[in-house]
Amino acid sequence: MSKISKIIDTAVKVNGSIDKKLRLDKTDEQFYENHVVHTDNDKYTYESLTETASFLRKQVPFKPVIGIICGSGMGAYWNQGCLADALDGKIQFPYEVIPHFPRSTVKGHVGELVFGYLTGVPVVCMKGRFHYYEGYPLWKCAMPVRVMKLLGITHLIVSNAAGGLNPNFKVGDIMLVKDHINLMGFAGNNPLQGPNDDRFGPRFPPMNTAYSKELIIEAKKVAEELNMQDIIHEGVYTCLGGPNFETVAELKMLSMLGADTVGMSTVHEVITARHCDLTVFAFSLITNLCITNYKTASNPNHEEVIDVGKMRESVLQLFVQNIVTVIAKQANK
Ligand SMILES: O=P(O)(O)O[C@H]1O[C@H](CO)[C@@H](O)[C@H]1O
Ligand SMILES: Nc1nc2[nH]cnc2c(=O)[nH]1
Repeated sequence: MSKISKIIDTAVKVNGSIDKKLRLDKTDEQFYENHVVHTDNDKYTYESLTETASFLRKQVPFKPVIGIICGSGMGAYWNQGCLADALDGKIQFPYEVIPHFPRSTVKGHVGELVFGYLTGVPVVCMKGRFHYYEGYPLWKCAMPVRVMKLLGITHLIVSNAAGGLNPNFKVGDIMLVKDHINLMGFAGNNPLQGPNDDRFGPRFPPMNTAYSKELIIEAKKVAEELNMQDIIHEGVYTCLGGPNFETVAELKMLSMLGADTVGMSTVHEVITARHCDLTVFAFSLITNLCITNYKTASNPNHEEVIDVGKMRESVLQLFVQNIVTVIAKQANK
């Protein structure tokens, strides 16, 4: 693993609260090696992830209770305007300064772990995530979930940008994920593959209750309060490896299988989260409609995914903020 030679710690005063950003003073020469080598021997041990968590804990004076993964539809690509930017008393760790952390390789992807307070609740946000199509195995894509668990979170909020397969969905709508289809798992690829460490969770974790029913009910209430009820749906997400978008025949098949949205993330994060007993809430922002006929000539593209995310920026922030408040209230009962 790479050595962190010197970390620069910049403190900036924003709106009366101190924001800290940590960065390396030089390029990490082992970046490429760290990104490319993925043998089974490289798999994270409980001990190595504990090292990562201790590094972060030493520099963050509070314990986050909720982890939030900000995907492509929630500002992972923006320097400003992501939910993570709105935290109070932020402490930001670019992924490259965190021991054992993978690097974001998607062009324009920010790649930061941001600690701070959201409506007074201590949280940790991933600004950008790791995808299988970047060349990372699923266990590596999902490793931050275990780090956040070791840091003390009890709940995980996962957002993703996804294609809408359900014909009732429109671009800009939000689907609360009630279940997923682990297609990559059907092909024998799973983030929990390999020796199981019982300190994280059981060898054979159940997945029939992966998404908290209670939080879905609460999220619907939040949506009504925010007058968002017309754009909220509930449904099934499925993840493909990417990076290409799907063919018409593939989308027809996925629709028959019962998928309502299609993306390239989330499932392996949720499996890892449930394995270590985190309560999970997830939603898809519908950034494009899946094309299930041969007459449509337009193509899905990543730019429209980002544009729709920007369009929904403020409403999604409010939505997540209110859900965080609900979770914190439940925890304090
Ligand atoms: O799932 P997130 O990271 O939100 O992003 C989705 O959007 C990207 C494709 O435009 C892919 O990364 C896909 O997974
Ligand atoms: N696989 C997949 N991922 C997406 N992310 C955003 N839109 C899409 C899509 O249509 N398909």
